[in-house]
Amino acid sequence: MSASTDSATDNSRSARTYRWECDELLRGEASKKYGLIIVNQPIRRDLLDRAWKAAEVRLCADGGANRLYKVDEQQAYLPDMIKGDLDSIRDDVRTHYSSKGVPVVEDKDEYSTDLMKCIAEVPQDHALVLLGGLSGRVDQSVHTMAMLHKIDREIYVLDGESFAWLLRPGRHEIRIDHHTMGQTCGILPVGVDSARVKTQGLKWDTDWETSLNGNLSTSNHLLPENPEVVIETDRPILWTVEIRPLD
Ligand SMILES: Nc1ncnc2c1ncn2[C@@H]1O[C@H](COP(=O)(O)OP(=O)(O)OP(=O)(O)O)[C@@H](O)[C@H]1O
Ligand SMILES: Cc1ncc(C[n+]2csc(CCO)c2C)c(N)n1
Repeated sequence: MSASTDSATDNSRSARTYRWECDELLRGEASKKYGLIIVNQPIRRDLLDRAWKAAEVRLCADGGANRLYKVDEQQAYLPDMIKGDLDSIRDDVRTHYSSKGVPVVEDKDEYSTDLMKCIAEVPQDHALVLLGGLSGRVDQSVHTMAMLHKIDREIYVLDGESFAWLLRPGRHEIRIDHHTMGQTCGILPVGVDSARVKTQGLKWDTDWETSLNGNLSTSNHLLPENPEVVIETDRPILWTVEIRPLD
């Protein structure tokens, strides 16, 4: 993502313009530094491979190490660190990674999650990529959503069939890669009462106030001829786009 203040759009609705080129993650490419955090959720092998390749720093949040160990049968991938309260990592997994020199860092703080403990380890100049975190346990999923709001960093979530990130107030120009992104997408006012949202480039473009008890754009579609979607919003919203099977 790159951000600029555009005087032409410098009004109360959209003071900043953001350009999102994070579709590169789905191709395993990186034009900037990414820090990958693998959480304790089922891992899609194709997504792991792409995200691992794009990332410069890779961590496992506690039981996330069990997931990596299981999916990486050749044991080709060594994370830079495993961190958490360590109540979920299996003994054999801990022994394996320790023997390969991976630091396994115990932090027993009961007021921060394993995800927070890992985020703190990723250098500030790295964008964050979470593998998992928005599905599974509802409390954990809402906690991940809270991290997107509270942490003033780029955070991308790859979870199952969804690629999701927060769009803060402003104008967002989102590059679309139709080879890796499926057609379905959503604009979700999660964590805000409502948001005024205008879109360009979707099958069902909106110019409305969206809220969970009012207008909501789920199961919207990208259009194959459009290489970009533009979204203007006055409040933070979750943008989510489907991920195709990646080969
Ligand atoms: N069921 C789940 N759904 C979504 N995210 C999960 C789930 N389980 C774990 N996570 C994510 O993986 C991280 C590591 O989880 P792990 O299971 O190892 O520990 P935990 O004790 O469940 O989590 P924590 O200690 O952070 O509360 C969590 O901090 C969370 O971000
Ligand atoms: C109000 C409140 N609710 C839950 C917890 C528990 N908790 C939150 S994060 C965490 C660490 C998990 O590894 C634990 C145990 C708390 N401390 N305060």
